[in-house]
Amino acid sequence: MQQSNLRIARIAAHINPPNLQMLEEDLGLERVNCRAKGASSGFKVAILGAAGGIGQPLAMLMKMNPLVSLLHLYDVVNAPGVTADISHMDTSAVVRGFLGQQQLEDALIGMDLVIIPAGVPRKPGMTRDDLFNINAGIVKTLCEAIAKCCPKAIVNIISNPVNSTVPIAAEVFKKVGVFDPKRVLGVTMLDVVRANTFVAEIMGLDPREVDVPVVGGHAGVTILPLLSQVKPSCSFTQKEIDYLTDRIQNGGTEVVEAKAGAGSATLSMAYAAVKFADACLRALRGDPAVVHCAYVASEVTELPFFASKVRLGRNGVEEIYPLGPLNEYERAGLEKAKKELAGSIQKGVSFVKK
Ligand SMILES: NC(=O)c1ccc[n+]([C@@H]2O[C@H](COP(=O)([O-])OP(=O)(O)OC[C@H]3O[C@@H](n4cnc5c(N)ncnc54)[C@H](O)[C@@H]3O)[C@@H](O)[C@H]2O)c1
Ligand SMILES: O=C(O)C[C@H](O)C(=O)O
Repeated sequence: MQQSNLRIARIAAHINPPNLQMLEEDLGLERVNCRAKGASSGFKVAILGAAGGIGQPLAMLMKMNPLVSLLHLYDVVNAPGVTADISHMDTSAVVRGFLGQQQLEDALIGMDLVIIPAGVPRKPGMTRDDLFNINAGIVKTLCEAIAKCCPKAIVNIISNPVNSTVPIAAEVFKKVGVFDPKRVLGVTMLDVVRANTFVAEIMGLDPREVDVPVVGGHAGVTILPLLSQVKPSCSFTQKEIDYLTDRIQNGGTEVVEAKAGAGSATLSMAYAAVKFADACLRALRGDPAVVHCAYVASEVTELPFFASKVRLGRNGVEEIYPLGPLNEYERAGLEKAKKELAGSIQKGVSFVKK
């Protein structure tokens, strides 16, 4: 095979597996074949929306994760370029790219974990709910394919509005009889990451040592930091509580405004998504005591979905922890959060049931 054809074949190989097989046949390379099968032990992870602002750094960080043996990068644009780029990193995960709806099912078959950052981000002046009209349909389509191709995969949903997209995913899975509430998780890790950072800043602590439970959901008042339960134990003035609560609830808007029309949080989100995905993979491996906040089907309140601390295990969410003792300020915050969340959940459910 001529050098230029070989180069083209290599690029094509990153786009879909049949071409990779052609490359193997043309070259007769055992080695290519081995890698293509994801020979190293580990988990198979797909990122849907992998060419986006979150998708690209997320893909890069997942390629660096030693628990990942096979990384599938799917998008409706630019997947081959991102895949070719990331595949040159000398880490063990094999990377394959998938472009467009016709390759979605190939991207999903056999996956252990599917991470979804597909969809449009906010611009200044918008709420996350303003994204519903576009992102609801995207998440629905992607989840229909997950239900068909890898119904046992753990699904991490990042696309906004998370308060509604998680109920959408659940309804899609219910419709075809494959809903497992343990396996569908809305990613609220960025709220926790922000809360840890902001608390550490004002208390003069190392953020890596701070743990703030953030419960409820992922939009405005539904983001409820439980500052009375911060570890290590901290005592805040009322002024500090007001400042921290407001900043944590509006952290996303802070970034949207600073980016001035160029999107929302991408780098801190990729960091948070990888922190959460890594926790899911460690739990799948059997590590004990993997506990994080996530927005899941829940009985912690009267609402069908709620974010709180959950213990992750081999099947996804193994245990959902109660909220613990709340002070009066937090109880008032909880009531506000529940009121808004109820509407967002209903909106998601109705979208699929209509
Ligand atoms: N959960 C959170 O904490 C959190 C944090 C930040 C952003 N977000 C949300 O994540 C989403 C993505 O943000 P971004 O900044 O990466 O946006 P982006 O526009 O940079 O990237 C989105 C990507 O999704 C792709 N896409 C669109 N339709 C698709 C489809 N049908 N299938 C597959 N891919 C598709 C686009 O081509 C694009 O590459 C937004 O909805 C945003 O609000 C959530
Ligand atoms: O704020 C946004 O729109 C994106 C994301 O939900 C965030 O919290 O940064």
